[in-house]
Amino acid sequence: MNWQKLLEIQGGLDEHIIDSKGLEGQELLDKKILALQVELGELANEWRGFKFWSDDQEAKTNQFCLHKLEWTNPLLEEYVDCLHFILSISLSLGITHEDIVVEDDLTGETVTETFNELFGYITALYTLKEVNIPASITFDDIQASVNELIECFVGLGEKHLGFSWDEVEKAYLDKNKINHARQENGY
Ligand SMILES: O=c1ccn([C@H]2C[C@H](O)[C@@H](COP(=O)(O)O)O2)c(=O)[nH]1
Repeated sequence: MNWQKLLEIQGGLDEHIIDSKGLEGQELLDKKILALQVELGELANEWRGFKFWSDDQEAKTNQFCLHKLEWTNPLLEEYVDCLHFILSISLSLGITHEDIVVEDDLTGETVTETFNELFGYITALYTLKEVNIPASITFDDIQASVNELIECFVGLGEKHLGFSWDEVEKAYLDKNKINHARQENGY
């Protein structure tokens, strides 16, 4: 996992978005945290395995996209959208590649449990950031919270959704290019 490369590439996209939308100096962290919650919900929706009321609980991993006229993997696409926001949030919090340590398996036993835990880790990070007495929060607390989120997220992808990290990085780079192009084309 090349966190240094991913953070650099993410930083380039974030700067491009800030430049093209004229957002210099604006506090965007709250919106990025909400965006991550939304993308995680979209990922769960493509996974479908929690829809006990439906006959279709198969993950959407192979769908013909009429817009792109090609076969796509909606599950992987949502996963790398989440990865974009995790990296972007990390950068906003001053996290560098040296702070990211993926060593523990923080995934739950089931996919449902793991999604619920991830929402919890995102909320924990938000709560930490919003704490009334900022002096009581250290960078170590933020670093630990980001690492828990990343460890659980990586485990979700590799252990529960069956992605190799190579395919995740490749899909991330593809989507990153699309995100740059969207800014050029007035998204
Ligand atoms: O500061 C930002 C804002 C957005 N995105 C990316 C993450 C997702 O890949 C994509 C979300 O686009 P929608 O398709 O949800 O609009 O934008 C970033 O990387 N950084």
